Amino acid sequence: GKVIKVALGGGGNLWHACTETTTATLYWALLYMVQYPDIQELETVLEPSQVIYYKDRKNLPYTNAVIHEILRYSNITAVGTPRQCVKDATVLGYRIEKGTIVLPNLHSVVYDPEYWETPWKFNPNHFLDSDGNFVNNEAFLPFSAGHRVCLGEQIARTELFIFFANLLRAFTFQLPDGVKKINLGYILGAILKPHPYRLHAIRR
Ligand code: HEM
Repeated sequence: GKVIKVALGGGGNLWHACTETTTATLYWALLYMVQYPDIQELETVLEPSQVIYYKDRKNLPYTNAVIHEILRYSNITAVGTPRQCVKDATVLGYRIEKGTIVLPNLHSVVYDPEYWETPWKFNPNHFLDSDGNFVNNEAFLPFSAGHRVCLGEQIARTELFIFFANLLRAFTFQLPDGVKKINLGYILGAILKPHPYRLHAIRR
């Protein structure tokens, strides 16, 4: 009985870690595309009829940069999984007693003005050099880092790229008639989600 209970408990968390995160990121993604319509005209390297695969990110540096910026700017995992300190420790001069609960503050990293040119602005250039090549940034840590880094990072990256690139290749997104304002505020939970919204998907 005990083993099954533990497995189910873990499964519930796993289900959330694996589905809610990617879904919320895609919700943010489409919302930003409506907010910044110019960005919707991504690259035109691929034929509209061509299906986009994960390997195509190499040929689509701008699209790849936009997805990275969506992950950074939406900050869905503002706070990582809590840790408990197993022994007395000193970190950067701060004393942390055994038993202390420590929360990784990922928010502080993805908006750190020392690492990002315009931390509070949606700006895909954060991930592009002057020639338009994709460049990573060491403060890009939405999946956290270290021993408990997101186990699904590769799946999440693959899913996000394939879904986002194929959606943008097939459709343009607009606010429904009569809707003028976009609510970019978040709903605070285990992750930061956008408020429910509607939009029009128009076939390209
Ligand atoms: C946009 C998508 C995602 C983001 C931003 C994200 C982010 C994170 C973060 C910040 C953590 C905590 C790491 C830490 O505290 O150091 C985490 C843990 C985890 N994530 Fe994700 N995640 C995403 C998608 C996924 C997916 C798709 C899966 C499953 C296929 C997944 C599975 C997990 C698991 C199992 C853990 C716990 C790892 C551990 O504690 O050892 N995640 N994720």
